Amino acid sequence: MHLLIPAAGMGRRMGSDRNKLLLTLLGKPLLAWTLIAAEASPDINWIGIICQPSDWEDIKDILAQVSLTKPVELINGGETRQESVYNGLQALPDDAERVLIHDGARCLATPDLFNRCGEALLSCDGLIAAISVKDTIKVVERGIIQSTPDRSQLWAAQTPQGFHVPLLKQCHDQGRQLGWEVTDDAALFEKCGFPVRIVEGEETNLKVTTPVDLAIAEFILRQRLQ
Ligand SMILES: Nc1ccn([C@@H]2O[C@H](COP(=O)(O)OP(=O)(O)OP(=O)(O)O)[C@@H](O)[C@H]2O)c(=O)n1
Ligand SMILES: C[C@](O)(CO)[C@H](O)COP(=O)(O)O
Repeated sequence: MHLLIPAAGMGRRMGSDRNKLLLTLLGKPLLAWTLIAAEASPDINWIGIICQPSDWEDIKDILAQVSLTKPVELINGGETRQESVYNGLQALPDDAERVLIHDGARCLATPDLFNRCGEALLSCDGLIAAISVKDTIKVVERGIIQSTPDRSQLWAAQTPQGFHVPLLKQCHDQGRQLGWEVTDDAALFEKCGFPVRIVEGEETNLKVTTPVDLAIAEFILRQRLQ
């Protein structure tokens, strides 16, 4: 299974002056933890890291630290996550039939989650890891609640997300032509009318987005490593 890791963001919500994936979490850069989990998943046999050329040197240092046994390619990132994944898809080897896409910022995903997604992708064309939401969610307009959706139908999207490569390429092409702007790949698949299966995600598979997330991630990792 091929794995693409979008890692070309800026981390604006982190308030950092550099890509948040280069920040240290328990002695290793965030991206290193993501790569260690991918390395430990036997289902993954090729890794594409989508990153900005300005981060290449740092990322090569990380690769030297984690010494992966799997082939790795660095791919130029785009201005948005959507554009970065588009670039990643173009850079996949010709024999890539199915691909998992996993945000570098979700550095606590376990090898088991990668395996479960890889396994499920053998029998469907689109899937995402997701967890059912714990909160009561309100739809709000101009500060006033419009509705309270039935929580049993609400799921929080995570990555890995996995797809049949030709279909996902087709969805990205259509999205570019029609100017769709989405925050994940499943949304493109959905908009094109293709089914996307849910694979049970992990509550600890948070996306490190703000400084509080970094503190929570550190707590989870410490517990895990004890
Ligand atoms: N142009 C971009 C933007 C984001 N990403 C990646 O997509 C994932 C999810 O994005 P997010 O958490 O929003 O990361 P940032 O864009 O870095 O954060 P922010 O939105 O706060 O700037 C991250 O692994 C990030 O590196 C990417 O590959 N290319
Ligand atoms: C793909 C994603 O991680 C799913 O939760 C997410 O959508 C990435 O973008 P966001 O804008 O930070 O939500």
